[in-house]
Amino acid sequence: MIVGYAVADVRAAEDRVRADLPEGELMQRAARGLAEVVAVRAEQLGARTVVVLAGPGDNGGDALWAASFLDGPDVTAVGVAPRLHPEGRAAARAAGVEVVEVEPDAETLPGRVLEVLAAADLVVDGLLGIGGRAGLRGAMTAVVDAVPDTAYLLAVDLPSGADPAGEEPLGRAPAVVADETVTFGMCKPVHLLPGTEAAVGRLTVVDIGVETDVPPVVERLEHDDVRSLWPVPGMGDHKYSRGVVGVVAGSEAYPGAAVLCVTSAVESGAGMVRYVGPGRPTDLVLAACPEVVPGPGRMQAAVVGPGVEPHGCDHPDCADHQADHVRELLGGDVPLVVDAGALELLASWVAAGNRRQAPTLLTPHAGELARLLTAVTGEEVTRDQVEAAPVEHVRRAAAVSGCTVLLKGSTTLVADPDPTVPVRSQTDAPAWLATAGAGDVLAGLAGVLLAAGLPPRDAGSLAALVHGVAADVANPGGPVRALAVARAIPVAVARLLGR
Ligand SMILES: NC(=O)C1=CN([C@@H]2O[C@H](COP(=O)(O)OP(=O)(O)OC[C@H]3O[C@@H](n4cnc5c(N)ncnc54)[C@H](O)[C@@H]3O)[C@@H](O)[C@H]2O)[C@@H](O)CC1
Repeated sequence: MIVGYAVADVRAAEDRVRADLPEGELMQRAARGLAEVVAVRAEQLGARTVVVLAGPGDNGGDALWAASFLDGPDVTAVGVAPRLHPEGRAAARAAGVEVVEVEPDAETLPGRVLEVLAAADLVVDGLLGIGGRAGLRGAMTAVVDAVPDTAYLLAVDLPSGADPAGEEPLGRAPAVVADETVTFGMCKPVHLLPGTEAAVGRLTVVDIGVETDVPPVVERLEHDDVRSLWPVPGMGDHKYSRGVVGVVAGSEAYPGAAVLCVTSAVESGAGMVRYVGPGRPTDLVLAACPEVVPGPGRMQAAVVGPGVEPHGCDHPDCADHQADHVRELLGGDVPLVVDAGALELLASWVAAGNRRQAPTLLTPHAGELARLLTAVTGEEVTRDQVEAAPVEHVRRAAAVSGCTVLLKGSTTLVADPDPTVPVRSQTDAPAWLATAGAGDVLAGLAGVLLAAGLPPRDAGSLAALVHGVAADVANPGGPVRALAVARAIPVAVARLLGR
């Protein structure tokens, strides 16, 4: 698991360690670790010229000290600050590194700066670190703009101009987009949250002996975590002990959602899948998955909502009561995955003052999350607002609904109603997975994990990881349809379990 700590907690942890170390030792550790990574990359890339960009704070100090440790490539430093880190600058100069200084509000860059940047094979961005506000200004922007596209851009601690807290999304103001980021001791939210992580590139963590016992604010499951979380059956297990999943999905108008959700649940290894729905989807479900038992019965968890029309199906042949089945389950004590059409039913139910006591995972996309928040709080929330601040909104939805909320997107976020519990942020899916029906498959997968007894936060984040890997297994590097993702789940799980 990768974890990210709040910037204030990182600073407190660094301060505690620094107090017991000789002056400057912690920065030396960071700079030596940074210089080692730069040297390895320079060698791998055949980079002969390295330019180090240094800003006014300790991030610039790290970069200047690292410049002093580099031997091999031809190194130049460009400082953009009223005053550079004094010891760092002195060390770089003493090591023979040319340090060119630029006034932060200079309107044009000195010719020498343009010249060295134009020739750079590798650029180390030490303009701003965790003390930086989002967005580059003045000469910093000009310097970053002058970095050639061909240069490998390696950021120190975080890409300059990105919000260290990961809240302010990229794109509103200039920021470095790095090929790689070398961070120290602990990851920060900027490295893991959807607003900023696109600028981080490859993430390398250098150990500088800083640790903390405070809980992180963000977590990310890695492939290695699957072995400890996935419900692998034992010799004594039978279909009921493994978990029975009910699926209330599909309608006469949208039967395909039922097929996708049920196929996913069957492929994910449910002990048994019960399907509840009207005639046509039932026939299609049974034709696709003869393992399915039609009709209601005892279940350890249920998936409700894919292809369900919250106000009833207006298809002429429809005599289904899917919305009534959903309402009944909302009021009961079976753990639920609430998706698609059932989200609207849940929102009205919550707005009427009800709260679920059993584990519940809501799986909206940004538009559904906006409608859920609007319905539950009475304040208009738009899809654009959710997309601009996804962490804030997913947390709010969890708080007001009392349910765990999984916000679907290129980064999947999973928030617990308790605000002290770290948000999970998963980026396992190829962009090809943005296709109709993928959400139905995710819901089926999460339902199986909930039925096996996983808490909703684990069920949601593990389902997101496996869903992404299954898409890749189905067709590495190319287009993928939702049904192929569902069918690839068994192989994806086996690979992740290392079997
Ligand atoms: N705290 C520690 O013990 C350690 C810190 N380290 C490094 O120190 C960094 C943090 O250092 P600082 O706290 O000095 O912070 P920064 O190096 O991020 O710089 C903060 C300075 O930049 C200015 N600034 C902020 N936003 C700006 C913007 N958008 N445009 C222009 N100027 C801006 C501020 O006025 C301030 O002077 C870390 O990211 C890391 O690289 C490492 O040396 C490891 C140890």
